[in-house]
Amino acid sequence: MAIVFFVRSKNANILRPPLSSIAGSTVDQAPNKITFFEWLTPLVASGKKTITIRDESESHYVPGTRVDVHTLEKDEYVCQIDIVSVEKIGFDDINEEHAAQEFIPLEELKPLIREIYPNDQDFYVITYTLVA
Ligand SMILES: CC(=O)Nc1ccn([C@H]2C[C@H](O)[C@@H](CO)O2)c(=O)n1
Repeated sequence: MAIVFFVRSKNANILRPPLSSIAGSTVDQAPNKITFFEWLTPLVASGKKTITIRDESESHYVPGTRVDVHTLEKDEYVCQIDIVSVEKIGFDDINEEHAAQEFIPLEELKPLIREIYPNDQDFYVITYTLVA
C-alpha cells in the first residue's frame, strides 16, 4: 500500500501531493535515459522532433524530469531533453499533428511504428523539449 503525504503549496492555499508522487511514477524512479534510432537523433538534437511514440514498456518517463538521449545502435550520447508529458493514445488516433511533431510524414510514421511494435494497439506520446 502506498502512503502519499500532502504538502501545502506556496502559491495557493490548496493541498497537492508532492511532485515526487504524481501519476504513480516517482521522480526518484524516473528513467534518466532514452534511446532513439541513430538516423532520428539529428532531428531530436536540432529541436525539430518534439515527440516520440512508444509502447507501454517505454512509457514510464516522468513530466518535469531531464533525460539523456543516446543512439540505440551505439549507445552514443546525443543531447538532453526535458519530459513535458506522457499521454496514452490508440494507434488509430495517431494523426497529422503527431506526424508534424515527429517530423516524419504520417504515411511513413504509422508503418514505422507498426514495424517496431507489430502487435500493439495502445501507445504513449512522450512530449519533450530540447535542453539548450
Ligand atoms: C527500442 C525502441 O523501440 N526504440 C525506438 C522506438 C521508436 N523510435 C522512434 C521512431 C519514431 O520516430 C517514433 C515512433 O515510435 O519513435 C525510436 O527512435 N526508437
